[in-house]
Amino acid sequence: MESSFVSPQAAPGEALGAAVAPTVLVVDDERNIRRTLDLVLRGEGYEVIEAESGEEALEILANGGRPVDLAIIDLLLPGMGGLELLERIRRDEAMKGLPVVAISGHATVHDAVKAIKLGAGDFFEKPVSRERVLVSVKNALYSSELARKVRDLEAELLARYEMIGRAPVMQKLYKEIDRVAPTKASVLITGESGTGKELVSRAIHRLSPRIAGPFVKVNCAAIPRELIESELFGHERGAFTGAQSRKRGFFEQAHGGTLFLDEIGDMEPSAQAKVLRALQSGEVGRLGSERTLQVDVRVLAATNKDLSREVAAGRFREDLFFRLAVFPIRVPSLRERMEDLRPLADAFMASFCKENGLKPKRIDPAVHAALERRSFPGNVRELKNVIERAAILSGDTVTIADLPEDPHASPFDDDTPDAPDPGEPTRAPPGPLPPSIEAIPRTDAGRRLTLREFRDQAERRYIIEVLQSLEWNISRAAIVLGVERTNLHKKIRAYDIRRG
Ligand SMILES: Nc1ncnc2c1ncn2[C@@H]1O[C@H](COP(=O)(O)OP(=O)(O)OP(=O)(O)O)[C@@H](O)[C@H]1O
Repeated sequence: MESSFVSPQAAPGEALGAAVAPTVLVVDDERNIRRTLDLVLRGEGYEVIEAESGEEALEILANGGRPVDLAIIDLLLPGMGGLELLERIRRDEAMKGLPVVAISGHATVHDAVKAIKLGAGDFFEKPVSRERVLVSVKNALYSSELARKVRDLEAELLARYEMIGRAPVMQKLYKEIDRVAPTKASVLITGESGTGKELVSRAIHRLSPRIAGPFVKVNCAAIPRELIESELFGHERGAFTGAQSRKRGFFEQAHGGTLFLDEIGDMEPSAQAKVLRALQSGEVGRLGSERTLQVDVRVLAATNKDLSREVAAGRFREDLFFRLAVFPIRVPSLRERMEDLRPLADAFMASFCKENGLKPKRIDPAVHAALERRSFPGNVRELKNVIERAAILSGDTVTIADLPEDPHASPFDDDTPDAPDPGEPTRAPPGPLPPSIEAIPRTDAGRRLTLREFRDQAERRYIIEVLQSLEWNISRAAIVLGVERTNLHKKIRAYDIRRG
């Protein structure tokens, strides 16, 4: 694998912008080879450390007296073999990023492939050629430096936005966040479910002058319609049946900070009117009180609905829409930034293992590739769930077997058409409909149910059953049903399910 992206004429460290000459650890039991490599590398300005065995190499690397920038490892070493040494290096948190070049006199193709799979940047056979060694070492150092830069950049983005992703659509998103955060403008954050809209709202708050103030999140879809106004604006004691004490509303709680209205597209029209008034006047009044309170609140709103369509359909107030959408931000779906899938998956795996006291697990590249073929309608949240499940099921390495089946794969994905079996005579279509057609369920109007209607009815019945058996504990029911709580609330409303 001879790549020419770094000129072998470049001085050591030149491609890296490094001030100090890189140090190469040469691990070979043959003295002659060590000498040759030492001469070639020193002649080009590298520092060289020699080790006769894998054990000695590990000692040098573990002691870290002199930091090593790259190791050249002979695969056929007495005692601990070169492949084992490579494996030990990759398993060790402190050494695993070390670039390695493998060499051998008599290694099999299988060994060479294994070395590359274990992350050796290159493999070549003895006797070693000067040019080959130099190009290989420079390329390996350059790739590892690039990988380090990418990691640094990712860490920088993560520290600033607490979001993972470097795709161009994410860069555009970060720019928009940077622009709008310092202002007091309302922001309407749109995007499919699970894309990170809440993370965007938190980043805007964190990067705004209101950082020391509160960040109050309201899930408009989860609050029962009869409570939304008292939740938003508060109430006085006795304002309505059940109002046993005075309560500050979310607007008041967010004074001096940011109010994040999540799922704004699900807000009731009467609450919409009151929110608009509060935004226009900067005043709120508790239910049951004549008094109004001045509040200094910056409003961010999010929805996965197409709000302009909701406006056109008369379900969302146009004036509120314009008030909220002073600065619209669209969060891209995962499908638009598949290049971010691997770093996202790796980060979710690392943080899940850490949080749960598990040993760090590696994701097999075949798993990354399989995930990249999926469509992820549930976006980053869905990916996170898949990874966390795999983290629980897998051994040290996550393999394809640890992935759940793709619930969104079409049964028609297999593009081999069902060819008729030539050996079998063509069958006549099935006979007349069975007499039990009358048993097929009908609507109240007597019409037979469409598939959609049937599905909705079955879904409604099942939700009621689960809710009843869990004594209406929504969180637990959501887990059993495998949906988000918000989504379950929406369905309860859409199906008009009430606790009987
Ligand atoms: N860019 C990202 N980097 C890291 N984690 C992310 C990213 N985007 C989303 N997530 C994670 O995915 C999950 C869903 O994100 P979030 O709740 O912000 O999405 P949302 O768009 O607000 O979803 P919904 O529309 O369902 O409310 C969270 O666990 C979040 O931490």
